[in-house]
Amino acid sequence: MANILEVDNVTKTFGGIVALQDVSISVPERGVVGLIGPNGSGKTTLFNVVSGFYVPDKGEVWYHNGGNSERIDGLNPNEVFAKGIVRTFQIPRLFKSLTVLENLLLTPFGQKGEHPLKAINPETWQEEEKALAKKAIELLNRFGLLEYANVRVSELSGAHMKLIETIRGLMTPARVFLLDEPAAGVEATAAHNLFRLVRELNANGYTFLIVEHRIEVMMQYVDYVYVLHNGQLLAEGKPDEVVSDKRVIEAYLGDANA
Ligand SMILES: Nc1ncnc2c1ncn2[C@@H]1O[C@H](COP(=O)(O)OP(=O)(O)OP(=O)(O)O)[C@@H](O)[C@H]1O
Repeated sequence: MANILEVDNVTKTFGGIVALQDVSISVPERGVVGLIGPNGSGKTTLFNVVSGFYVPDKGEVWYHNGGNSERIDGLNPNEVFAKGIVRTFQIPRLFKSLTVLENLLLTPFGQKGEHPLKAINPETWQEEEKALAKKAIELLNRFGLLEYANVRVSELSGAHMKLIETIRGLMTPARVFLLDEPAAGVEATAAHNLFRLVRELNANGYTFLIVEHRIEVMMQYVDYVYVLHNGQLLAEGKPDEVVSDKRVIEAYLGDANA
């Protein structure tokens, strides 16, 4: 399968800290790719580079969408999002005073109701709003969170906020999802449900790049894994190859002993 996303030799520094050094990774179209590494290894920085939150010091990011290849490093986050690449955050960025359903309905871009001329005709946006509400209800149901639809986000547990953050990403019309630790703090059954849904969406044509510390869960669902360590690519391969790679084990042990 051709690559939909390519990170080529990206370097990103913060003052004296080299967060990423000459990192290259590829995500195949309709792939489910994992990105792991000990704390501080550069995973979030890489997500920030791909999603337009950081401009790399060196290197390029390419998005091959259908027959169209374009360089996306240097675009701002809204521009990257508009191209169909969405990222979720390690710490959920939800509107805490709004309900779960309100948060989900606010997410997708380009809704007809947002356009002043189209908003004049309520029928157009009411129909769209109904379709979005249906999608939100379906997703909440899938995660067993339907009972929270009308609960304010500020009243949710951290684990539920985490799941709502992921569902919010899935509400968008994006084709490529960058999920930052979607299973952090989420109990095992819900974490497996989440990854099963990822595989189901993937079977319907969606691509995923996922950062996750819950390696034991994620490894059962990804096709390929990249391992970062101290800002550099340490290893890559199929999940079973990567988990038995001595360098990877040592990097994690080093982190645990730190
Ligand atoms: N905005 C920033 N300013 C200064 N240093 C930063 C910034 N963002 C990241 N860093 C540094 O870059 C390195 C990589 O951090 P990054 O957050 O990308 O790692 P990570 O693998 O996502 O870690 P974790 O698993 O703990 O989330 C770390 O040393 C971190 O302190």
